Amino acid sequence: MSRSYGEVRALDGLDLDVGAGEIHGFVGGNGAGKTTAMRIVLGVLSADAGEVRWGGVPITTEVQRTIGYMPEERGLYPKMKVAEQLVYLARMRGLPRDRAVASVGKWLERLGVEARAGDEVQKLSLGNQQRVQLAAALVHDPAILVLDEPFSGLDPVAVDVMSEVLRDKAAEGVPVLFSSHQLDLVERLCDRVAIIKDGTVVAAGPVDDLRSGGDARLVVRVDGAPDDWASGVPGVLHQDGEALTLAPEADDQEVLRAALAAGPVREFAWRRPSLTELYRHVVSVEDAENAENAEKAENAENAEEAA
Ligand SMILES: Nc1ncnc2c1ncn2[C@@H]1O[C@H](COP(=O)(O)OP(=O)(O)OP(=O)(O)O)[C@@H](O)[C@H]1O
Repeated sequence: MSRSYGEVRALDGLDLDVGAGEIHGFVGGNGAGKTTAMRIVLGVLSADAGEVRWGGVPITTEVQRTIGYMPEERGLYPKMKVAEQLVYLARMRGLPRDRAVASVGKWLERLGVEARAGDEVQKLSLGNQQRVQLAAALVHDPAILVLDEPFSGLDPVAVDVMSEVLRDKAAEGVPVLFSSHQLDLVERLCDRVAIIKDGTVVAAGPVDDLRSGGDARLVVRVDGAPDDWASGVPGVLHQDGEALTLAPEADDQEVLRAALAAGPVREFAWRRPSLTELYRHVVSVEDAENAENAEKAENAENAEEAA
């Protein structure tokens, strides 16, 4: 799908699939287009081109209204009491009063904020407000979850609670799409991830597949060896502390022999790049390609002018 705000092209042919029961991470720099894409899924913003499909057919407004959504700007009424507000939201999405009250009680307890049920939202800490915001996305038992940076500002315990809730919802078959800048968390939690840049997906797939597609590095820890012990070892292209980048044809056993000659080897292991390393790589390669294309275009223009 595509979407511009005036001159700004926020989404540029973005294509994304989230399967039933899948936790899908949505990753990209500030301004990459994540919130715009989520708002289009929700139906609060329209796309200039493209469409959102649910179960293979264009999504209806009725389905969009039932999506469990956690907006980035958060959307609770500060002066309304926590439980009252959640019951109100659940009823707006069609739950009868008794079921709404029971569901609100269940989620407040699960999210560890039941003691704040009678407090005004504005009196809660930001992290607790966020737990309530998640409860607001869940109280009506939605068939789809779309969460815009649900983990930002949460303490480690709240991160664990939130992660567990998302896993449970996915296990029930709910597709879960969430954006985050916490890539270690995305790596741990997600089945699949899409990295977007300038409104386009630049890498997507199961986290393990993406990681195994990146260049593996050899981690070698040698006690007491000089920092540059690996320089000059055949096949070693680059040394970054304990991490070595090897040429494809390099023999790692030769590296091991060189390491043993430098001192006692305490660790020797191949390591796949983390999602964070992969992200940096994907984004910087994109930048380099864009710069190269811009340079080519400028050279072509100059050549044309000179002719
Ligand atoms: N209402 C708006 N009016 C004009 N431009 C907008 C509007 N909303 C977003 N944009 C622009 O669209 C682009 C995508 O923004 P968006 O908020 O979707 O990014 P994001 O990936 O969610 O970023 P962040 O990680 O910072 O939340 C940016 O260039 C942004 O400045």
